[in-house]
Amino acid sequence: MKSVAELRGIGQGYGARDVIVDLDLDVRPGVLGLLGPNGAGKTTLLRTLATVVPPKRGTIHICGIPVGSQRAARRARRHIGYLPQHFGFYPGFTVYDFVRYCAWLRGVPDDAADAAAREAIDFVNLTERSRARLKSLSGGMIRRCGIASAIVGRPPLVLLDEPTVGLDPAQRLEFRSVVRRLRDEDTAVVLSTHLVEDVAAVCDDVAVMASGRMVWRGDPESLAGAARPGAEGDSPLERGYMSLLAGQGALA
Ligand SMILES: Nc1ncnc2c1ncn2[C@@H]1O[C@H](COP(=O)(O)OP(=O)(O)OP(=O)(O)O)[C@@H](O)[C@H]1O
Repeated sequence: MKSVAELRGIGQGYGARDVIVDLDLDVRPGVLGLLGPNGAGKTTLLRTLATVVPPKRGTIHICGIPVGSQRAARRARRHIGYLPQHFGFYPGFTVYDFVRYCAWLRGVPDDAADAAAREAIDFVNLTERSRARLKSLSGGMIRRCGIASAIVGRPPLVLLDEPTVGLDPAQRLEFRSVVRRLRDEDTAVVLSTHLVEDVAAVCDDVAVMASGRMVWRGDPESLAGAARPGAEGDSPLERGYMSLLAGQGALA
């Protein structure tokens, strides 16, 4: 299957400090879970994939577009929906205003933006609250609104940075159903998370980062199969993940 995003030899960092080293990644339709301990570089990788910051080294292709200039990055962004971990919003905006505004930012044509915003709001089951101001919504609803803003205009690549943080169990289930529906529509979703249960519930594929490197890639069953005898963890997947990190010396 063709890659929606292709990263080769990516180096990224802040000032003189390198936090991603020689990283290759192919993202295809389906849900890719990005796991890794704190500081592994997951957010930095998603920001790089989202073309928010150009890499220090290496090449990025998004839907076949080589992202080598600001102009190319602007073109590529039309194909990318990105929900940062802490996303900014205007509390006085309504759900509709916010999602419509994000459609405009993504370059959805004016004559299609209204329908696109309504469709995205509907997709996350916020239709009845579309006239509500963001400041009046619960944390779970704000997050759903964030997802609507990421999928408006239906970009083929959707990047979600720790989207389940702070959600209660019911909200988490709702979130998973949204991600499954995106998968059913052949969207490529990259989901950064600390929660191995999120991976077990919705991911087809897992990538594990440690210290800025991609140290493992495979399906959830193979990750569970990587568990070593006596490994810590409450599920086979968690034991596989912990074994992998221990093997990398990535556990504190
Ligand atoms: N704006 C920044 N300036 C300087 N260093 C940064 C900046 N953002 C991140 N870092 C550093 O880069 C490294 C990777 O951080 P990043 O946030 O990408 O990791 P992460 O895997 O997403 O971590 P977490 O799971 O805690 O969110 C960390 O050591 C972090 O301190």
